[in-house]
Amino acid sequence: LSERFAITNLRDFGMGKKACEDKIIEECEHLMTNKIIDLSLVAGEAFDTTHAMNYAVSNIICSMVYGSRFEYNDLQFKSLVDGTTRNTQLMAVQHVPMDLQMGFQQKRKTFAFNMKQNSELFGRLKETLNPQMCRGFVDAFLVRKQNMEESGKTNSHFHHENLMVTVLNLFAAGTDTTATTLRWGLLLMAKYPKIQNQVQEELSRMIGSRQVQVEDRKNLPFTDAVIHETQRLASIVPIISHRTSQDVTFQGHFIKKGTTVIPLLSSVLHDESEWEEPHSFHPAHFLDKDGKFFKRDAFMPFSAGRRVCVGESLARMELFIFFVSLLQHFRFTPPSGVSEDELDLTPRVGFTLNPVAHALCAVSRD
Ligand code: HEM
Repeated sequence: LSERFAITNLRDFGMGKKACEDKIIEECEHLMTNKIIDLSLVAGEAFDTTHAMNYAVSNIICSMVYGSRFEYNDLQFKSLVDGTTRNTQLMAVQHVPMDLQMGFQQKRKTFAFNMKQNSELFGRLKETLNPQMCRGFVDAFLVRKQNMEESGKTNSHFHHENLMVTVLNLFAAGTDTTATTLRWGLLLMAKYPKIQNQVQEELSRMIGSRQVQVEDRKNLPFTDAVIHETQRLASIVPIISHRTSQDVTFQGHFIKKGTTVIPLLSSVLHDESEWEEPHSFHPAHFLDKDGKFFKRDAFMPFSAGRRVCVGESLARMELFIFFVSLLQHFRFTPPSGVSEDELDLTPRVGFTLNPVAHALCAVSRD
């Protein structure tokens, strides 16, 4: 129930809608003047793209969940975001027995810390709650909870633990995924400067230096193809886990109700019978002979069917606006002394597939 509540309410708070686009655009302005990127511009120093991307993307979830964004130097915000990222990384540690104990301990610690921070934030929102004007998802949940209590309904799903779990899940599902995809995008641009040239040529020709909007996507087929190809090649959520809700026979195999099934999304995204260049970065996968964008059935980084990612339209909007804005204003290059060939595309194993630690330079185009 609370998941259905989360989905309908996030839609009400702008998921996939204009209000959300405005939030992403507002966040872009903050990102463009971010100190981390500034440093690269002033001193020509390379920077790790993790913080800039995580903070910007996480703020979109904050706007929807709490109703407001945070400054990038806000300590509470930084620890919330860094804790969530750390936990996603630690999920992979569980597969290595020696690290198991340490991984669990650290995970428990960061979880407890994140829960405490969230409890404080919920408390502050509760004090200033106005049922006529919900600022975000937490407000909507608290109002619903109050209404249930007032009408004497028992056995309700609207209790503190459920709010906590839903909010933590939204952060976990909505931050690392989008931020990691953006980091792959920038890394691929630095590695393949000719493709970056083509993106920037298209952006200069079609939108110049004005703020990009989702509306512009249809006029930017090459850029759109680059974003899709980034998602395909990076395949950041390689496996998912489902359980059959009834007995099924699939391709001649009988699968009993209640069986855990682990579909490999990466086997589809890198399928040699579906893609012309399955293991290379090849934006032409998504372009027809006239250079028009076309979608491919085997493109399913968000999964498919009834359990498809609920954040898909939000994520697609974020990827497009953040990526285009960054490429409009900056050129991404390897650090000085590092060649494009040396930029490593081997993924680091985790719950999501991240690029290995790396730094890039951002050179202003303005
Ligand atoms: C590039 C970004 C993203 C990718 C690649 C991605 C991918 C996925 C995938 C593969 C699943 C599993 C679907 C399945 O079980 O079949 C999923 C589930 C989910 N995603 Fe995303 N996601 C992204 C961004 C987001 C964002 C921004 C949100 C924010 C609200 C979000 C919220 C969720 C939730 C709540 C679920 C669980 C749905 C369920 O279990 O029914 N995701 N996502």
